[in-house]
Amino acid sequence: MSLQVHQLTKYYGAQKAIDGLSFSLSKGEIVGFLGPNGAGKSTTMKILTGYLSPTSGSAIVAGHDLSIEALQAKSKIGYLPEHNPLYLDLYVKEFLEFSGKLNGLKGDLLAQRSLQVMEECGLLSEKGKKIGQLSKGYRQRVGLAQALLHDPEVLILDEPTTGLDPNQILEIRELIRRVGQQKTILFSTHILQEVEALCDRVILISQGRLVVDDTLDNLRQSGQSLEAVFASLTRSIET
Ligand SMILES: Nc1ncnc2c1ncn2[C@@H]1O[C@H](COP(=O)(O)OP(=O)(O)OP(=O)(O)O)[C@@H](O)[C@H]1O
Repeated sequence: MSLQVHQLTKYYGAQKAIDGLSFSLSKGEIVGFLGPNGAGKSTTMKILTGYLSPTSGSAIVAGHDLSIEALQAKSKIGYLPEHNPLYLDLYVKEFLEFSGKLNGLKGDLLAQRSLQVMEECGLLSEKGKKIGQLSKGYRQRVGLAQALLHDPEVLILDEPTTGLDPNQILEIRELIRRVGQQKTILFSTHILQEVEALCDRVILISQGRLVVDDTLDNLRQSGQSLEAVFASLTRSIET
């Protein structure tokens, strides 16, 4: 297993954001992480990437428990946050080298990895530009390149196509599909067609609880569209 989540719970003060969430991802899977606004997707993703600590429960990344072997676990995970924090005044190459150093890369390996991810993410033509001069689609590519830099086993992508135009969405989707041939990916989105285009499996949460963990094929066998399944399962929980 690349990722195992067991009974994860998170409170913000008195507010329960995640409630006993358990699921796992096998190596090489691309899994869509769905749920209505406020369901707890970003919170879960922040915990899985070590940005937040859970109130209780555990997360194991590539065999390393995040609460016990945090550094090893984090070295196996790449993260594209919902609001991709980029330094607009840095050149693409400069930013990647800066991010790489934060991840412990240096010297020839850093230079080599920076070049590799720029190539993988279609950024070579933009490497001489400052991030502030790039389109949103290219900024997302920079975010993905940063997430891939240390060659992690697992990628966590929080709404990677939000705010992009239809062409950029297709390009980023294609990039995720390509990268997904080598990685385990958990990505959140509100675009259900995106899930159908990229995933075999869906994890759906509502009010911090797991509602569905199933393959798209099984869900389709109910004869309903993914939209209808999503609406019926999340509305019945919320009412
Ligand atoms: N820093 C915080 N302090 C207090 N409450 C928070 C904080 N961050 C999130 N929450 C609350 O926790 C719950 C889960 O939020 P979260 O952002 O994880 O949901 P989400 O599924 O990612 O939503 P969206 O689809 O809108 O991005 C919400 O009720 C939210 O208001």
